[in-house]
Amino acid sequence: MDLKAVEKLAGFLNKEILDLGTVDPEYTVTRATWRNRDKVIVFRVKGREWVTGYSNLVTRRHDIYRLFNVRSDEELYRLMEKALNNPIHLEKDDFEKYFKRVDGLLDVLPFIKYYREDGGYYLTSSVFIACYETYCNSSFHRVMYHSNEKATVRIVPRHLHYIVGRRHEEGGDAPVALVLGLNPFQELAAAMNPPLGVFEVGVGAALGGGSKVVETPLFKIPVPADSSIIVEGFITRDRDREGPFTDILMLVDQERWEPVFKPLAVYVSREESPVFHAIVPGSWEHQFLMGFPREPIIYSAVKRSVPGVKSVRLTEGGSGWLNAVISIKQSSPGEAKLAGLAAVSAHPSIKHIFVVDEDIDVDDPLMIEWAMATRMKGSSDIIVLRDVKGSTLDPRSSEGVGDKVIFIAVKPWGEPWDKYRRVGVP
Ligand SMILES: C/C(=C\C(=O)O)CCOP(=O)(O)O
Ligand SMILES: [Mn+2]
Repeated sequence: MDLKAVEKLAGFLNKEILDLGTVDPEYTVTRATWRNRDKVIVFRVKGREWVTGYSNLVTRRHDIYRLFNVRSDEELYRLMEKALNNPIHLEKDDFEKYFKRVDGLLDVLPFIKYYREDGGYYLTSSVFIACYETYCNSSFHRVMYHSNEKATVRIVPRHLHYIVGRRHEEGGDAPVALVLGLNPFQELAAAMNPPLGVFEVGVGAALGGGSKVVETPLFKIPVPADSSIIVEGFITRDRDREGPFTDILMLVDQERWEPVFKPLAVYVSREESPVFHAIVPGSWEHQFLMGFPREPIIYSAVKRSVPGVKSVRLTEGGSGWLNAVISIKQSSPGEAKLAGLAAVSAHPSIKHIFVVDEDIDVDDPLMIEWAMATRMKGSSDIIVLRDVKGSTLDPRSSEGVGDKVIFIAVKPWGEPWDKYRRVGVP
């Protein structure tokens, strides 16, 4: 993407742009982003002025509704489910037409130090595209700078982890393309985690993110043609320190021994002013980009067994990642528990699920608490699933294995509504 595209999107979302000018790579962007939720922040990092950074493009649910021109959750979830199930065929174009190689490797990239507790300088919107056998994958992975020729990558045990593992088992390093400056539709798709084999770039194209791709010169990896920066390189079998780093929970994610990324070549868009996305860890944008794409996946999983599902929220209180609220219109006994179990398998990182009736506003924490206060019976409505794979970020888990809890806060099946309906103010 380029600055003109960011300005156009900001205008479309009726957002003012706050230009910070040229800033130090430490903390300035973090402060400005947290202090200006409803302004799009743009800036250039001292010494990396050739590229413009931006943050706070999508910070509220209505920004997403506007981006997709929808008026309800159901409309949005159906649109995203349709894109997931019908990825668009990608059209290949000429790499040279869109990108040029530049001198230098990681030293030319805009690494930022977001928080004092972080172990180093990071790229937080880095999407890795990797291919294996007959399929390709696109997913977000943060990158910590070590030197011009070395970085470490946090690779949670999902699709890229699987592909890299196969390559390493075959005795080689894994060829990848690190991509920055994807458009918002391709970013959302890269966070959606469809079944392995479904190429997220095709989903992003179906969401409206454009179907034109170019193949990288060394590894022929398909990358969206409107990206800003591409780094071809290897995820090697070497490991080194990654972290500590502030995560989506606004906790310090522990230091780990993660794979080393070895860059080979950097290519930059021929657009006049390429941009990169500075996703400030823990910010609203981080929650929307990482958490929100899981909502339609939870919604369609619940809908398969509970036709009356109405809304799903990964709540801001759960940092958009660990806590889900699901509202349903019950049509048979036991559905609320089934909805909770369906959510567990749809979003494996989930920790707590609150199932409420369709009269409860999923965006009102007080109403959710009221439903728990008036419709739950602790001895039968709290289901604890012990020692299940969950989020590696959960401090109460051991490397992601922890407890999940389903809270059934619905009117008991068969009992009259009169007993549970909240009285309206006359
Ligand atoms: C490293 C991650 C997020 C962050 O840094 O905020 C992804 C964690 O994925 P889990 O499946 O929750 O372990
Ligand atoms: Mn995938």
